[in-house]
Amino acid sequence: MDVRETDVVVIGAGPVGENVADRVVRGGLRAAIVEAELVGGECSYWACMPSKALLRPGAALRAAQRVAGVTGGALDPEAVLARRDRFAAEWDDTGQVRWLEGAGIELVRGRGSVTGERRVRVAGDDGDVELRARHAVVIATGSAPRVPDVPGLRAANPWTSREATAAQRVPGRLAVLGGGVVAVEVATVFADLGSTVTLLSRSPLLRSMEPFVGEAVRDALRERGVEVREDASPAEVSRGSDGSVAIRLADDADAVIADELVVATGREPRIRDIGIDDAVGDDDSVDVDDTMRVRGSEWLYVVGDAAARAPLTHQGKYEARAAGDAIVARARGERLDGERWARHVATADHGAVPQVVFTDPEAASVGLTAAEAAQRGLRARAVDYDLGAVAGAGLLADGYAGHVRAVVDEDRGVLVGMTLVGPGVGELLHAATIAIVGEVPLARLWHAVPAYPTLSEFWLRLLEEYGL
Ligand SMILES: Cc1cc2nc3c(=O)[nH]c(=O)nc-3n(C[C@H](O)[C@H](O)[C@H](O)COP(=O)(O)OP(=O)(O)OC[C@H]3O[C@@H](n4cnc5c(N)ncnc54)[C@H](O)[C@@H]3O)c2cc1C
Ligand SMILES: NC(=O)c1ccc[n+]([C@@H]2O[C@H](COP(=O)([O-])OP(=O)(O)OC[C@H]3O[C@@H](n4cnc5c(N)ncnc54)[C@H](O)[C@@H]3O)[C@@H](O)[C@H]2O)c1
Repeated sequence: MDVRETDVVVIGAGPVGENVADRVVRGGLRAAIVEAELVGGECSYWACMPSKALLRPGAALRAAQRVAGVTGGALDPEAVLARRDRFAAEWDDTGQVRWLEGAGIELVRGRGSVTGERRVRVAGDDGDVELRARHAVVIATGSAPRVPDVPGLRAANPWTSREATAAQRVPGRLAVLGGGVVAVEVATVFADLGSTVTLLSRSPLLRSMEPFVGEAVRDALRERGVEVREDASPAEVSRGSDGSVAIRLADDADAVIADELVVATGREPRIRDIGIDDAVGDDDSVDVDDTMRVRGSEWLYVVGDAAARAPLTHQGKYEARAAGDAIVARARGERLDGERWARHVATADHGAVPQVVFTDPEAASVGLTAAEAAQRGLRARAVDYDLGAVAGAGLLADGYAGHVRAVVDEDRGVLVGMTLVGPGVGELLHAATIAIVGEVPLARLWHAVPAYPTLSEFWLRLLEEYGL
């Protein structure tokens, strides 16, 4: 067997694995990265990029149509799918491989698994390779869709987010199972492209955010003709001889009939069957410290979706930078800067995670909801404001509807959370992230004067509402 030695072996060349490898190479170490499918991972080909490419045309059209004086406009589904194909690089990773080469990272194609201390076996098309890491092995294997155990569901061959984001045709009738981020984004895309969409959720939509978010997204989907059920538990699924799918719900005699069914019921980390079972707990998670190193290990790190701390591309890449820098520091025998907010730790995972849901209206949140702040025992106060009341909102869209909630830690006089819903709010989020991470006192935020007439004037109104 081919045996190769390097400094760091990364399993998984998604956005997170790529970033760890890049960081350690920049730090002067050598790195090999192992990839079983396409370099670039889920995000590039079946998640962030294609889904956002599919969502943008509908959002752009509606943004224009919300301004009096603009007339006409329609989506061309074929052209929308073709644009998406370009954003998914036609599912060809040549560009990403070139990037790896430019960054000085060795690519080893095949399925990797840990076979011993600092050892990885790669099963590739041309035989097995053993990679020996002088310093660290990093697991960046991402996550896979979770398909619930509903009778008949797997046999009905449902779509997951992969088939939905890579779809080459628009189903006439689409059912979507789930009420989280994937479900609402997929429902938005296919409603825009002309499908008759039924969204089957067992609970209110987007439940991890403030309650007003799910309500606004649900109402907007309904306005656009999506049937949204928030009490739907599928009892049985079957695919008929005509190709249609029947979803029988508990407590409902009538089945939902669709041409395709998308299962969007969450994801699970890919941490099984890769030789690290000893590090995986009963709850199917790994216990890592803030440098992303597995507790009790000197050399094993888990990052990104595989670590399941904050399963988002930007947050995984942030973990990757912390882990990469920590690996380099440890390799050089340097003292690690492990204080909260220091360079080698992914502190933001615990209370400053930003997320944008690209529905229409968009939803954006960072930090804690009011309920989470209360659960953490903070003396927190929620401050609400109607985004539509800001002068800039009316200029952006006639009848602009949106809402913002800030969560203030009263003992420290700082922001610990912000949630917005409304057209275009995604681009407003980073100011809130900076305020939270910077722990900027509200009394100082008062002096950050928002330009008139922009939507950002909500900052001033929120502070006034708070009592400043
Ligand atoms: C539909 C959808 C839309 C999304 N949209 C967004 C968004 O807009 N913004 C956002 O921040 N996040 C979004 N996410 C989440 C985002 O896709 C993930 O957080 C991100 O891809 C995680 O990156 P990763 O590198 O950890 O894992 P992945 O991107 O999953 O990459 C892991 C890589 O490891 C490889 N691999 C796995 N096992 C092995 C093995 N044993 N050997 C070799 N290689 C292996 C895989 O083939 C893959 O290439 C979305 C997710 C979905 C499903
Ligand atoms: N814009 C973005 O940032 C973006 C977009 C898409 C996905 N993502 C990420 O991808 C990941 C996966 O998203 P997701 O929407 O699949 O997961 P999720 O955890 O956000 O939502 C899962 C949904 O499925 C429901 N569900 C779970 N088990 C079920 C069952 N047995 N029967 C019926 N319903 C069930 C849950 O109640 C929930 O509504 C998340 O981490 C998400 O943040 C992010």
